[in-house]
Amino acid sequence: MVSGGTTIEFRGITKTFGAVRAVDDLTFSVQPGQVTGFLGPNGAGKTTTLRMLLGLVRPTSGSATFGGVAYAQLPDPLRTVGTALEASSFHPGRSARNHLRVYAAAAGLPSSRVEFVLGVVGLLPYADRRVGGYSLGMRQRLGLASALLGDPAVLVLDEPTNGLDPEGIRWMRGFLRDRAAEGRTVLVSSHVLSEVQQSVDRVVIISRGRAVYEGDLDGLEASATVRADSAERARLASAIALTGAAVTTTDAGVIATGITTEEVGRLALDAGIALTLLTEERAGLEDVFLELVGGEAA
Ligand SMILES: Nc1ncnc2c1ncn2[C@@H]1O[C@H](COP(=O)(O)OP(=O)(O)OP(=O)(O)O)[C@@H](O)[C@H]1O
Repeated sequence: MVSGGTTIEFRGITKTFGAVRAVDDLTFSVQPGQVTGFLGPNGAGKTTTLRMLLGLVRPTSGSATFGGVAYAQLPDPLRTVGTALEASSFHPGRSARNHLRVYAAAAGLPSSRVEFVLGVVGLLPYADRRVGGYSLGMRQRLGLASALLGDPAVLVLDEPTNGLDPEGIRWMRGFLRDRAAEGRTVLVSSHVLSEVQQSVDRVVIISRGRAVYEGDLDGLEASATVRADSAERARLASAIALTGAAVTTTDAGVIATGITTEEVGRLALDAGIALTLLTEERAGLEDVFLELVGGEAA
């Protein structure tokens, strides 16, 4: 169990590259003991945000901190934050064990940590093979092993499920959940909601550098569409609109978002409107996600 726990805070963080606002005034926090998904289509600004968090890119304005401390000011960064930003940057001619021993020695960590993290990611049987012969999934695991070397309270992983097969994604799900259960703060980016949806407790969704949703996946599903109809269609539409839900009136009835079927049923009852139709259009989570990011995802 990780003691204490460290919260990541982004406050108004912004990055412009010339005329491009890659990251635009993002404010959110990432809590210990949970897996937080950081989602958005390619080019939305995820990598730039994570690079600012890790002190690799200087923000134009705003801040990103670990327990209130910027990465560059952390007294012992490797023991605070484990990162896996790139899976392919390992020397193909060296083994996993050899890589990890070099990192451990450089960080002043005992070689027993190497054996421990190899075990955590399931690479012990392959630890002496050349990384050049590893599958993508094995290289991802090696990246995770190196992130865990310093036993950090925080893990920041950029697209860890990218390119993995279903078995690899399933393994990653268990890995992320286990690290959160140990009390770690786990922030994981992805451009594919379905690859992380069973791993995450919360999501922050960005599009064109701006946050478009922050919360749990149930809340995301609540933004699915309700279709309802009545002989008094116009009155039904205004009653729904009064709740603040978005309403469109069509020939086939009233379509509303931001409201549940239960709520529509109750308000119709309260207003004495007899419904002839009440149904939820079960847009999949991925559809809601695509709608939020403006259909930009691959
Ligand atoms: N060094 C840079 N110079 C100029 N523009 C940049 C630079 N880095 C990123 N950008 C631009 O900023 C925007 C956000 O890019 P970023 O890589 O952060 O997105 P992303 O969500 O991580 O996408 P991907 O998943 O493709 O990496 C893009 O429009 C990108 O072209």
